[in-house]
Amino acid sequence: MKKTQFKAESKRLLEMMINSIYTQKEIFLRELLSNSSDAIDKMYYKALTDENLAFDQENYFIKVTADKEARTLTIRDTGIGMSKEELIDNLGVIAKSGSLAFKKENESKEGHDIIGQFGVGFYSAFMVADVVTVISKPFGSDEAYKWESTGADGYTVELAEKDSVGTEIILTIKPNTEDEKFDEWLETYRLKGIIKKYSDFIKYPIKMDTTSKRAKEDSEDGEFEDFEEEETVNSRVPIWRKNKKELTDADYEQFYADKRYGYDKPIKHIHLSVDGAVRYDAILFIPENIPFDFYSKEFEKGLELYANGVLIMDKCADLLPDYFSFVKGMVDSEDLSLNISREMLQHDRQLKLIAKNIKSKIKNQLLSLLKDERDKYEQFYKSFGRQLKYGIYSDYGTHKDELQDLLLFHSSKAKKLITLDEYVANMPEDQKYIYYASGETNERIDKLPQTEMVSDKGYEILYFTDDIDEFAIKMVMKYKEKEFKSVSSGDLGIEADESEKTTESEESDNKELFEYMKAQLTDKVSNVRASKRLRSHPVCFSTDGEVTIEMEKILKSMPNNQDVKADKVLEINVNHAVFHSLKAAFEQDKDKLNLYTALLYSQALLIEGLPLQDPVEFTNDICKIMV
Ligand SMILES: Nc1ncnc2c1ncn2[C@@H]1O[C@H](COP(=O)(O)OP(=O)(O)OP(=O)(O)O)[C@@H](O)[C@H]1O
Repeated sequence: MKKTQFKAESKRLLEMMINSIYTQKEIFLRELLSNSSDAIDKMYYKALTDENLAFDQENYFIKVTADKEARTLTIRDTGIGMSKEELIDNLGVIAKSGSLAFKKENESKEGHDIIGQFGVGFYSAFMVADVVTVISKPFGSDEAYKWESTGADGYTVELAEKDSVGTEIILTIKPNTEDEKFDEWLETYRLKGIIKKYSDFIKYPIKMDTTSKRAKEDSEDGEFEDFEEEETVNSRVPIWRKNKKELTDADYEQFYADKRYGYDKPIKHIHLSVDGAVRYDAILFIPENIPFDFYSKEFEKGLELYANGVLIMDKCADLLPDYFSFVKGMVDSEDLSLNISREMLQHDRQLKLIAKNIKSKIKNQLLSLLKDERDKYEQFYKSFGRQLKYGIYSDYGTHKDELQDLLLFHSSKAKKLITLDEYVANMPEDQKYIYYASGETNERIDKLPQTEMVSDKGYEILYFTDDIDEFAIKMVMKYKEKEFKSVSSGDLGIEADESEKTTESEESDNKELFEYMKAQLTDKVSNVRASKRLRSHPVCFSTDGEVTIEMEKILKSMPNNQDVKADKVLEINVNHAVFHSLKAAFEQDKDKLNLYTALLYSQALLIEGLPLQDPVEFTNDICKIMV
């Protein structure tokens, strides 16, 4: 059966291209400059096979000129140029890329990768221009041609005058409208900004005439005059393509500042040049300080993404996991599958590979910082430790193996931050669990009665002072086969010694007393029992079940909290004088026992930093025992 070819309504297609592909108008300049760079690269390739042609860098450049009066913006290059046929073929056929064809015909040479591939970038000029005029003289010809178009209406081609080989693209900028000021595309500072942003690392000089002020010669009263100067706007050689050995810390810091990644000084940089399944260069920074908007909704994580030195995305979020969202920097790769507007990537294998690779590099860098430069790591941890803990907590603990060795907690024995590995290495043989205590500050935890027994045993306690700590550790569950245990948990998992055996017998002997007290505190505690953990304090809370008191506090403070409660147990120190008073009151004076029970309950609340249900009643109760 005869196949019929699809036809395209080229006028409509062009309109769609111009108005729907790009979200930002400013990229038109990036597209035209990339075309010019490709055209010069083609000369470079030509010179490789043409003995009579020497590729002298000096002769190759791109010049951008804005003429406010004429309302034109001109991009001129000294590249390979286009013949009449090429003008018709490349600019008259949508989605025809001469550059892609060239790339296929020529073996790629390192550092001279052709950028164009879709055959659409040129038309982005119509986003800002009414008329686009192209005057081009191809290499090896004496004739120049002019191609001109007002967009959807088609184009004309005619013979033209041009001295040198290359192409000149003249955009007649649209007049301002009520909604939009097109004047900005004629402002030198704006154009320079766009060049710096997207095309800073085009390897050929992008020149512009800029006006500066200078002191007038022969002027006696310090007068100034304007003068025009030709300036190369782009940096050309990206730092990531330079030899690492020749770069100093100061060079990286300068790059960090130039790129405005942050106003601080980075703690560490990672410079990668990877040549494996996917090729890429990257420079990553671990900042020193938390960016002011880090914990706000406005904060966007991500790395700058370049394809062949041309900026594609300001913040490519897919390159960083959330728990490393503090990392700043850039990635440049030739192997990316770009979408037609170059504003997005096809979510492809290459990007995933790069992201995976970057993730492990960051982790390794942090581990070596922890090992070799502890002070710096602690400084980093102060700023971003929370982020790592959130990383462990999120996604149901999926990333715990990746992150647990990066954690630090203050410890009761070392009195400084230690890792889980250091904790386990220092555990006495008979210790079964990794103990932790939660509280607002280290000082408060130091004084918690619940820590007494664990400390007496000579066991170290990790101090959890961040909201997220306990939640994150619940996800870790075990570290090197050792489970975590809160010093407030009902069962501390410590073998009973002699004093505990007396505690147990006191508990059974005084069953009725504890039952009576429990009845007094219905709805407030789930049990009252003799404490095995207290040494000098008379009373404290412990908890049965998974939810601790600190967790209850945090959950309560959250919006739409679900009123999750810790299963509180009031523990009484049976070796404390107060216990004898309780026993006596139980025998002789129930009112007194009620008063003591209420007071001990309030004391336990205060120790935990929990609010008293009725502070006035509490002070009244104290007065009662004073008089
Ligand atoms: N300044 C120039 N000098 C020489 N040839 C050019 C120039 N600008 C454009 N061309 C030719 O016109 C073709 C079409 O350009 P266009 O920008 O539309 O697409 P592209 O650069 O090939 O691909 P992409 O859409 O990916 O940028 C190019 O492939 C190239 O052959």
